[in-house]
Amino acid sequence: MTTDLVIDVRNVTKRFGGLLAVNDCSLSVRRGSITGLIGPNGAGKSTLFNMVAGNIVPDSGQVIFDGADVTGMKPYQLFRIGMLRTFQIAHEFSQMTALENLMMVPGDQPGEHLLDTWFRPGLVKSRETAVRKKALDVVDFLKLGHVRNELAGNLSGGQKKLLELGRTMMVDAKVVLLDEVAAGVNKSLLNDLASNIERMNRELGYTFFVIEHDMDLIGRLCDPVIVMAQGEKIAEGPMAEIRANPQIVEAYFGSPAEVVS
Ligand SMILES: Nc1ncnc2c1ncn2[C@@H]1O[C@H](COP(=O)(O)OP(=O)(O)OP(=O)(O)O)[C@@H](O)[C@H]1O
Repeated sequence: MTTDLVIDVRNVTKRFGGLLAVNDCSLSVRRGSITGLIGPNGAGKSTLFNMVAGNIVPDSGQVIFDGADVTGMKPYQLFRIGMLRTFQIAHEFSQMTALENLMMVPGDQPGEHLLDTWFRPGLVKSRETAVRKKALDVVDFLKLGHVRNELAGNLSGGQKKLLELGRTMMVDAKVVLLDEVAAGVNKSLLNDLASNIERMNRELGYTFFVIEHDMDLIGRLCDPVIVMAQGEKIAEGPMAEIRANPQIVEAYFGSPAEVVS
């Protein structure tokens, strides 16, 4: 079944002891969008994101992914059906090349089964060739061709982030969850990263769900932007609209300058 909504969060609630972190919250991510999630500290963004990504099970409510109820599914199960989360930590294999790092992603390749390498070498070879071709396409797309044979551990911080983005392109992602992309990234590198996210979205049709503190980045990339406060969704719309809403700015961001900066 295909649906216009890749992610549809329905009335989810999560308590930590007596604390209501997410309160009967509903929101959705439209296919083909870059949807941002913002809000003040403690608003419940991470908890909500973790419930979507399978890291936290909601106390009540449902997470619908591409039309199917995935509430309570584990992150590795969600990965297999096309929900990829990235950027929380860089997890490249430092002793493998950039290209090999990409080739590792698809998983469950015939060459990983000993019997296949003995009895079906042709299958192993053709699958490996296809994966290698895909990895080469990805490094080209991200303009990492010049470092493809470099050990990932030797790449710059920015190149590692691009490689991380590239990992999501090795499998058929229905949605990519981007977690604090901007954290620890300098401005020029962030620009590079943002351009690639935009190109993945516009040229290749990727859908992104982004949690981010950097308002400039959210403003550049995301439409719509969803605002959470005190465990609830309080607004949704283009960033220009959110920035122009004095109640949201005053009530949830402290001073207007913080958002308009
Ligand atoms: N594992 C936990 N145990 C207890 N309380 C938690 C836990 N995780 C989050 N909380 C609390 O739930 C509330 C929502 O936290 P959450 O991290 O989801 O907010 P956030 O919007 O992501 O904030 P920030 O922008 O600061 O990361 C906060 O009051 C937080 O202290």
